This record gives sequence, structure tokens and C-alpha cells, in this order.
Amino acid sequence: MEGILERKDAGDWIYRGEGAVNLVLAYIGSSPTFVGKVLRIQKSVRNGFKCEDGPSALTMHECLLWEDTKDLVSAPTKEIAEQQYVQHVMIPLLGPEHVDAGEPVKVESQLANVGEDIVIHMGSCESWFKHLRRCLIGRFGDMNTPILDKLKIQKWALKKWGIQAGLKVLDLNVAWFLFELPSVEEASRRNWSFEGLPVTLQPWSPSGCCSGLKEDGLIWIRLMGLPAFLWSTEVFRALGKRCGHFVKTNEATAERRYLKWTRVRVSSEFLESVEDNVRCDRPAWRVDAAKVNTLCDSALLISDHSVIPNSHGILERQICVSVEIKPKCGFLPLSRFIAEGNAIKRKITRFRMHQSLKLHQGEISEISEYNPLYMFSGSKDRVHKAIKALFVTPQNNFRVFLNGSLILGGSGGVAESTSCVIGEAFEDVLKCVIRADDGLRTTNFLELVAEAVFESGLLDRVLKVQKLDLYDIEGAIHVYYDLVSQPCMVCKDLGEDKLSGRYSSLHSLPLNESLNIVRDYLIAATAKDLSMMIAFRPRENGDLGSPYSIVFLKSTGQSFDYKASFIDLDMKPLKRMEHYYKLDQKIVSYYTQMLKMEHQLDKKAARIKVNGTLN
Ligand SMILES: O=P(O)(O)O[C@@H]1[C@@H](OP(=O)(O)O)[C@H](OP(=O)(O)O)[C@H](O)[C@H](OP(=O)(O)O)[C@H]1OP(=O)(O)O
Ligand SMILES: Nc1ncnc2c1ncn2[C@@H]1O[C@H](COP(=O)(O)OP(=O)(O)OP(=O)(O)O)[C@@H](O)[C@H]1O
Repeated sequence: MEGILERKDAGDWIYRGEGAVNLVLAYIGSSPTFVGKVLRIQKSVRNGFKCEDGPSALTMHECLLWEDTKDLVSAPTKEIAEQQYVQHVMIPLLGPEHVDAGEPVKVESQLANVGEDIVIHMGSCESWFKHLRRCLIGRFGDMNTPILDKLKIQKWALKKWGIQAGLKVLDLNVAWFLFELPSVEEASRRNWSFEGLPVTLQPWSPSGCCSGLKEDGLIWIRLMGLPAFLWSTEVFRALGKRCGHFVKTNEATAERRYLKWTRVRVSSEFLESVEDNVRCDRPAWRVDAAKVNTLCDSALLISDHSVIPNSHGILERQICVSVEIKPKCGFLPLSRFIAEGNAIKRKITRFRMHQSLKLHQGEISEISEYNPLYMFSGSKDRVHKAIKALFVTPQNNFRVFLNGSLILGGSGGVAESTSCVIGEAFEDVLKCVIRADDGLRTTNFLELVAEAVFESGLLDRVLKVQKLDLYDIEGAIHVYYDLVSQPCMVCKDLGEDKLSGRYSSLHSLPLNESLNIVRDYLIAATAKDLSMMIAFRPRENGDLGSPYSIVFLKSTGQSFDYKASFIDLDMKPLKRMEHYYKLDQKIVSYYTQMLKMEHQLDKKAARIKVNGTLN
């Protein structure tokens, strides 16, 4: 396995799908590190989003909002912030079994002192060794050390070691920092402490690192005991620059299949090449809307949830069919802050109303009969009805994969309604999965999906999280403006006095309550946008113990192992609150106008019927 994905690796990755924010690639190569994984790469919206490596990936107000989740607030990049959000916010709510997140920091601590061996070309690392003689490795506290601010450490080091200039600090990972300094003498003279944490400094010398020369001019380097070194963007950057040529990692490093996700270093050439390769697989409008963000130097490696590995994490040559369901919001809001004119929101689902607007805007060609209230009803029959409606109109809410390849639904976007031809082709492909006569396989398959959705009980959890949105956007938006210390635009537009009007109770909440409301609203927004993937593998007679749940399809007498997972648990940006409010108003106002028009047309038609004229 290569530590950095380079241009030559791009051919091993093929298009799997995409949403508004990420492009997802599936692996078709043979490296054990990547088999059974997908790579999630950030896109940059054409109007300007940049992958920034600032001191925090969050805005000042977001830092305030998530201040109780320290690891999230201190995340240096947007991508790490996403990981931390899944880890610390969504997993506790949805349960760890079905969320693919793990924790990179803790993973390292499990392996502390194991060491990380890589091979580099001897000839190319001379300058690196020279450079390293001027470097110290500092360990601040232990692996439980809260994330430390590199700038603070830099200031501390400058002051303590009396260095005027030439000090560089590299944030290696968690408690580890690499210091490059003009002279290591002053620093290594004695033990130090930083904010009460003991600081251990060690010089990084080749003799301490190398475990022996290889005959072919290659050398093994042990990277200071912590595997995370290899997986740190900064270290890869340093290695790339200073060693020139990174050849491979040792077996143990490569055998990290048990990790649920990892950040992988990617070169911009890899990203550019991948972008070229997959362009023709992407929906044209997605290509126009966003391109791969080649400024990012890492991507997320996540388990491929469309396939089921065996209990040892190995993918077998067995048929695996999977469904992806984006169930959207599963309840009707009750908030007392919903304006009278918007009362329709209490009766009609947001999904249904949004369908009308989407149709009007040409985003879809047909209204879906899918009803999220059925999907979340907890009744098997209704879940079944919901799944059948999704099959008929998959849009971006339903996809089916066979061994990782899309066999139904829209690749990276919205699918047209399922035509007879598509339906027949699907029925045919199901031959290898469902043992039933022609014409019955799709019906049985949809029953299997409904059974698993119902059995798993996962949607109950999702609904609970969605319902954290107690105030509806019509309430939460007022609180938002207070949090960001801006005049409330909603009160202004409504001509309300913020302090004495209908929303004054919201505008006079203590800060901690305001924070809770907006935080819960955003968490609920994630839960309203997530997708669930369920992968099925037929159980053969004699299959012994399996780590997966089992679902029995009565109509065909078949049993299936199934694995259900959530994907797309991204944090929603705080500033999107305004967009949420505007979109909500637009959806409701379009729908109410449409109802009015329909009503008028009905009346007119009734008059024609009675009078036989248009008057
Ligand atoms: O606002 P919605 O309900 O239209 O949801 C958006 C989705 O549209 P949908 O209606 O499901 O087709 C939208 O899906 P598409 O890109 O249209 O497939 C995204 O999921 C978007 O989230 P983000 O921009 O990736 O953070 C979603 O935005 P959020 O509302 O989750 O922020
Ligand atoms: N872990 C995974 N295993 C298998 N397929 C995946 C995985 N993650 C994502 N995909 C596929 O890639 C597609 C896009 O991924 P994802 O939903 O994460 O993108 P996004 O840009 O965050 O989406 P959205 O715009 O909906 O927020 C998914 O619809 C799914 O088909």
C-alpha cells in the first residue's frame, strides 16, 4: 500500500456516487487496505468554497455552539470537524453499531508503541536525516491529552527556549509535536511542562529510527512509535518533501482493515486524475455545480456499506445486494411558532410540499407518492407501502446496488421514475438474489427491504433525533439571530417588535437555552438528511454463526444476513439557518398558492358544470 494516493493509483478508483458536498469513489484494486472501502472526497462548489486549514474549521459562532464538544471545536480542518461531529454528536444519538466512524485519535492510542515501519530509498533521505538532526520530538502529556493549539505551543517554545527565529512546529498528532529549530541544545537541556502537562523531548536521530539497512538500497524507518504518524497530513507532507520517495509500509500497517475510517493522504494529481476519470459517470448538473476540491490533501476512507465483509473483515465472492434509502423528515411539526398562514405544515409533510416546488422548478419530472410518515410509522405494512413508492419514484431517495454496482436509482442524483423497461431489467438482475418466478422477484425483494427496515428498528432512532427540532425553523430562526448578534430579519420583515412581539419569549432566552435550541435544530437537520444503507447476503444452508442480523423472507423461504448503516451524517453549517428559513417559506408559500389555485379551478369547473358557462 502506498501512503499517499498518487496519479498512478487513480485507475483503481471508480465513481460510486455523490451528493451536494462529497464525491464518493469505490475501490477496484487489490490492496488489502482499500478493498471493501470507499473514498469520500470533498468537492468545492464552483462559487468558491475552499478547503481551509485554518486554526479551526468552525466559525466563531459555531465554536460557541459546539463548545461542549471540545474535539470538534479544535478540529483544524473541515474534514476532521466532520469526523468529530459524527463521533461525538451523532454516534451517541444513533448508536455506534450502525455508524461508520471510529475515532482516529483513540485508534492510535490502542496501538501506541507498536511502531510504524515504512521503507524509503536510502539515497533520497540523506537530506532528511540532516534535517532531522535539528529536530526534536516533543510529547505533551499522553494520548488522553486534549487537542493542543499549535500556535500556543509555538509561542510557549519560543519563550521557554529563548529562540528568536527559525522555529517550526509540526503538529504530528494529539500529544506529539515535531520541532525544527536552529539548535536543539537549549530545548533538550531539561524537562519542561506546558499548561501542567509534562513535556518529554527526544532528538530524532537516524540511529534511533532505522532498524537496519536493506540490500537493495532501501531502509526501514520506524516513525516514533505511533502509527498515527503515517496518517497525519502534516507528517505525510513532511515525508513527501524530505524523503522524496516513499515506497511502502510494513504488513502491520497495511493490515489496518479493522479501522472503520481513516484519513488518507491524496495528492492533487490523484484528485485531478480521478476527476477526469469519473467525469462521464457524473450527472452533468453535478459537474457544473461543483468540482473535486484539489486543494484538499486528504480524503476519508470509509467502509463500503453496499457490501458485507465476513467476520474477519474479508470480502468474499458472494452475492450482495444493498439498498440506500434517504427517508427525509418523518414527522409533522407542532411548534406554536409556526405562523397561522403556514398551518398547512402541521398537516402535509415537508417532503410532499417540497415535491411540488421541485416539480415546478424542474428538479423532478413527477411527484413521488413516497410518504415519510409511513416509512417512520413503525407499522410493517406502511413501511412496505413506503418502500414500494420509493421503488416507483426513486428520485434521490432510493438506490439499489448489486455487489457495489448501481442497479436501480440515480447515479449521483435524481432518478427518473421506474419505467417498465427498467422494472423488467431489475426483475431480471434479481435472479441471482431472490428465488422466485419471473414477475415476482421485485415484489419479494421490496418485501425483504421492508422487513429489514422494520426489524432493525433503526428509523425509530432517526425519528427521535429528527424530533430534537422542537421549535421548527419558524421558532429557531429567531434564536439564531440572537446567537450571531444580528438584528432579527424575520421580526423586521414581519414588522414585529422583537421585544414585545409574538417572538419576544424566544428573543429573551438565556444564552445556554438559545444554544440548545439552535444546536438541536442543526442535529435534527442532519438526521433529516441522512441515508440508511442495508446490505443483504443470502444465507446458504449450513452457514454457521454470523455477526450480522438475519431476516427471513417468508415468501421465498430464504434467509439473509443484513447489515444496516447510516451514511451522510454531516454537520450542517450554522449560517445555513437563514437558508432553511427561506426555503421553508418558499416551499409552504408555493404549496398554499398551488392549493388555492386548484381550489379556484375546482370552483370554476363546478360552475361550468352547473351553469354550462364560464361565468
Ligand atoms: O433542504 P433539503 O431538504 O432539500 O435537503 C438537501 C438535499 O436535498 P433533497 O431535498 O434531499 O433533494 C440535498 O440533496 P441533493 O444534493 O439534492 O441530492 C443535500 O442532501 C443537502 O444537504 P448538503 O448540502 O449535502 O448538506 C440537503 O440540505 P439540508 O436541508 O440537509 O441542509
Ligand atoms: N460508506 C459508503 N458506502 C457505500 N456507498 C457510499 C458510502 N458513502 C457514500 N456512498 C455513496 O455515495 C453517495 C454520496 O455520498 P454522501 O451522501 O455522503 O454525499 P454528500 O455529498 O454528503 O450527500 P448530500 O448532498 O446528500 O449531503 C451516496 O448517495 C451513496 O450512494
